[in-house]
Amino acid sequence: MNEEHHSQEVSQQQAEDAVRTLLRWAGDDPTREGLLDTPKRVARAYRDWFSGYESDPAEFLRRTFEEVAGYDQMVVLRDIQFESHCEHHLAPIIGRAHVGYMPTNRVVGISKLARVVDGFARRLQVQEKLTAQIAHCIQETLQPSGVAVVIDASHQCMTTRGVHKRGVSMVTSQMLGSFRDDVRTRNEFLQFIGIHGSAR
Ligand SMILES: Nc1nc2c(ncn2[C@@H]2O[C@H](COP(=O)(O)OP(=O)(O)OP(=O)(O)O)[C@@H](O)[C@H]2O)c(=O)[nH]1
Ligand SMILES: [Zn+2]
Repeated sequence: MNEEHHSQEVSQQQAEDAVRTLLRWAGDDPTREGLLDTPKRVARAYRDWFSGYESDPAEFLRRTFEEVAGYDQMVVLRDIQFESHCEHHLAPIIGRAHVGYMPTNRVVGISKLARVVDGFARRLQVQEKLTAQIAHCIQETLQPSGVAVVIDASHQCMTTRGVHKRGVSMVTSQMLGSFRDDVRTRNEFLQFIGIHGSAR
């Protein structure tokens, strides 16, 4: 559990009461039969959606493989589907992350990159912060010569409300080390994930 975790200060009863308040605010009656168990379900759903507060994503990267320690070429995991929630509206952010790194001597099990994505996605987020957090976590823990993270996601706060623009997706990237400094490395990564890089 990390310092961002505050839920121990809120009881289950208080959380459920808050949901009942919002149901009344929305114009419904929380005492009608169909809504009786809703506060409990919502509290459980929050535990799932925001389970990232219970995890320290760096821990997923602690176990590295010696057998492949000599491998120093790019490793890319692309199309990592994730669900997150925007910190402005609590609306879902649904998208895909592409993560690459250039190992020096620490190589991790490939599923761990997806666990890192989920560890940060299952919190209240803005996409830029999510992108940066994933990249910096991998950089600091594995100390590779570079890390690249590209996220392509749709924000339900702008598809289902507000400006109501469906089909819009937001693309963010965080390039560190060799992916930032070396255009060939960056382009190779972008090619792997199906985005064409530039000549400069
Ligand atoms: N940069 C960035 N903006 C986001 C993200 N998620 C939501 N937003 C935006 O955050 C902004 C919040 O703007 P506000 O004007 O405070 O909120 P609002 O009145 O609900 O804005 P509208 O969505 O335009 O109705 C909106 O423009 C959202 O589209 C994100 O991950 N990154
Ligand atoms: Zn939003």
